[in-house]
Amino acid sequence: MTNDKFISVEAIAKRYPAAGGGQTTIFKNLWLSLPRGEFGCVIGHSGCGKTTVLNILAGLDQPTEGAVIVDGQAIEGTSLDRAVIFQSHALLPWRTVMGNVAYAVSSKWRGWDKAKIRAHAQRFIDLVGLTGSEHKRPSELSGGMKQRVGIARALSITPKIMLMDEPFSALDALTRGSLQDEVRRICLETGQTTFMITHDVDEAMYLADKIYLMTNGPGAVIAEIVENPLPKDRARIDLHRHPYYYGLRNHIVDFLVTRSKTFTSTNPHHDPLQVPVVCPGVADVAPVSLQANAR
Ligand SMILES: Nc1ncnc2c1ncn2[C@@H]1O[C@H](COP(=O)(O)OP(=O)(O)OP(=O)(O)O)[C@@H](O)[C@H]1O
Repeated sequence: MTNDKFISVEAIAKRYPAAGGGQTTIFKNLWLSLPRGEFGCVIGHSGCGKTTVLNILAGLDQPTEGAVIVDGQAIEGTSLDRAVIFQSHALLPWRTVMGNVAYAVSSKWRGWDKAKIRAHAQRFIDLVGLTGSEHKRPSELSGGMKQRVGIARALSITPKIMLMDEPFSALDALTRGSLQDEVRRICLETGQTTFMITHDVDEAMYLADKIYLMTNGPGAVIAEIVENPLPKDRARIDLHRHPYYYGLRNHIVDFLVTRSKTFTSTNPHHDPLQVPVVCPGVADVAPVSLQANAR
């Protein structure tokens, strides 16, 4: 396994029986890879199969064809190596914040004593900014706090990969922004390999190193891989001031608004194994202004 293929999705397809007989192909011949420590994000319209891809990565669903390899091993079912954060936090309502996180920790390290489990859980509760709320039950928490518990729980098992299915979409804008900041900080600090799906262009631009553009279904494919040209130390609040911002954003929005529908018919020779890698925005900015902005 090469380091640039820590996650390797290889020729997966998902088909379901169609109402009138035959089969509906949701997506097909889908290849993508993500290096260790990077943040990948699939963006595409509703119904193209994003959640299905994520569920396959989680081992909650199986592809009709193809395979997914993580750290050199083919995925077969769920594993504590892969943590999933869903849109709804799915916490155990009768357990406290500490209880929810500690339960995940004890599932992974069955031989640990109570004190070790609590100390480990506490580290991750602190990491997501919930220090002082350890004793609270989910009914006493805001939506944002519940999602923080979900993130602490996912990270506490030190998964090889963290999978996020539109994790912030149910939150108000302010909470969503601060949680995006937390997730970005944590991923950079811990080197966590993360794979997320979203509809939100700004979220993808802020969080992801690579953005996989998925065409509309049925028969969806990955059309392009966008290498995020924004600097690693980007901040959410001044993202729009960066000289690459509008070129990058316009490229993704153009894809979603027009090209995602027509891509398959207008690119009959598209090779799913040689998906174009693009770095939008960079070429639009003159070197002089780039240097001026770099200061
Ligand atoms: N069990 C099933 N039987 C038949 N079709 C299904 C089944 N599960 C999902 N699908 C179809 O597969 C397609 C992809 O679903 P999926 O939830 O992966 O899409 P998505 O891109 O995540 O959508 P959204 O953004 O709305 O969540 C949809 O058209 C859905 O109707």
